[in-house]
Amino acid sequence: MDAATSTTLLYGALLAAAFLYVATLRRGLPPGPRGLPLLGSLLSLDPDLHTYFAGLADKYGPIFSIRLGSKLGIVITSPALAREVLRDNDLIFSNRDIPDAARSISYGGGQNIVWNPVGPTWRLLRRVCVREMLSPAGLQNVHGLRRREFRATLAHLHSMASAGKPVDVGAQMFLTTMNVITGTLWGGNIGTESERTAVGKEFRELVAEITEMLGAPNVSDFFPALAPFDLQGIRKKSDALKERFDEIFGRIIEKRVEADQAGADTAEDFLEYMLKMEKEGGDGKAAFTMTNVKALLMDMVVGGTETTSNTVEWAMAEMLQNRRILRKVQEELDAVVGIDGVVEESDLPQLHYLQLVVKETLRLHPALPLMVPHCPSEDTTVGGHRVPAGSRVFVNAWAIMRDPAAWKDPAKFIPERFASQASDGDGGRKVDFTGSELDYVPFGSGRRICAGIAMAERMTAYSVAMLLQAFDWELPEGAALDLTEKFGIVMKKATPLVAVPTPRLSRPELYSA
Ligand code: HEM
Repeated sequence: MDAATSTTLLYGALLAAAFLYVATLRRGLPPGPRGLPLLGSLLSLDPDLHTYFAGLADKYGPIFSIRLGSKLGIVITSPALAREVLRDNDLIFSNRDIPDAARSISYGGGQNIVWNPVGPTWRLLRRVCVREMLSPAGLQNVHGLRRREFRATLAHLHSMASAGKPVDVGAQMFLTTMNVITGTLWGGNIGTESERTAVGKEFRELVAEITEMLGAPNVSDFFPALAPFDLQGIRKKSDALKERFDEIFGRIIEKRVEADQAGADTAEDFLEYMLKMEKEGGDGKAAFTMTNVKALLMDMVVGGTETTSNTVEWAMAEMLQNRRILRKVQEELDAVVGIDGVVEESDLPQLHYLQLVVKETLRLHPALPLMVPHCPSEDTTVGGHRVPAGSRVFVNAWAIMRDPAAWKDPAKFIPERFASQASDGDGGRKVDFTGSELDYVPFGSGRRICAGIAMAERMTAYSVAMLLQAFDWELPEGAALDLTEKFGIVMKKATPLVAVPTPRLSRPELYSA
């Protein structure tokens, strides 16, 4: 055999081995686009991942695989398979594959709730938050704070209305939510009202930058070997954002520690509880450090603000598009509260139709359309297909909640579909936020379900109630309503909702903070 023939044979054998290797790796995987060698489907990736994945699910089925660089993605788009992942194999799928952009802001990954693998630390952190701050009882303790913040928003909106000025609804509700969350976290510790507002504004920019960064495609995630080179500069940006947060948190904590040491009569808020816990060092199974304190503050601020305020913005946008629904909410408010007083949080249980509007908003516009991706800790079978350990599993909540097999007229905004005597839509579907019905999962399901449901539920309903009881809303002259979505780990409206309020309460004094 001459040299040329043996070289050709050698290359042929190597190529065959490579094909065999790839075929072995793919064996048993869910179907999916083949993609290019090395790059996989990266070049055809659409920035609106939720609709792009929904399109691929139409082609390949309710479970498909997609290679993105060296990462394997598995996408779930049916309630039955979501149940297999989030309930039947809950423990295996309860881990996270931390994106490079999240490492810094989660203080290294193992320090907060969202990006922590399941284990003693995650359990302790979740318990601390859910029991002390986010439980119905914990929330009840600070209802006065929410009332104060909502009254301040009401007064501000009234001043905008009196001046005939349009309001950026999402921005305004972000500030309200932020003030409520930070107030719940560390009370009035940061000083004057204007200092509070300044911190709120700064946080809004930071949170928007973080959620945008987490939703953006990152070469470091597709090719982890390249992560140290940070080719898009995302890690650098993430480090800088974390520094800015860290500086604010550090300042607030330092002030509190000093006040505690001076024997001042400090508030019994969540920060105080965490500092006590930090002194004790944990629960015996996991440590609780000052880094955990800051990482939890970050979780609450990043996880709780945009999610809630975007939901309020979507609800208002849908109702401005469907005036009949808006009027029905106002009629209910008028019947329960009237216009001679201001709606209170305690009125919410009687505002049944409003609750349906919130449910329908979360069905059509889930704040986290692909949830937070899950990551199996071992090889598992889902829907008869192999799902390898370490793959990134996306549950497409957005597509599941618009599945025509589960929902009648799925793209239409019909709150009545959830009413007990409904004739429209789904004729009285009963759903709640616990994730027990896998075709309604705005907060996820299983072990990793959202930690802040009780707060989210109250805040969205209270916000919509206040906006509609106290004001009528119109689009500015000549403006058109645009309901286009913009994908991100937290989904936004592509164009902010800007609308002009007109007071509808009986007396101007009712708007005073
Ligand atoms: C309308 C508002 C909200 C929606 C739609 C929402 C939705 C979600 C979803 C879908 C997840 C991921 C579930 C999964 O990975 O399976 C999640 C996780 C989480 N949410 Fe929310 N959320 C909202 C508000 C809040 C609020 C107000 C807080 C706290 C102040 C919060 C704190 C968290 C935390 C800490 C996690 C991580 C849980 C874990 O990994 O164990 N969320 N949320």
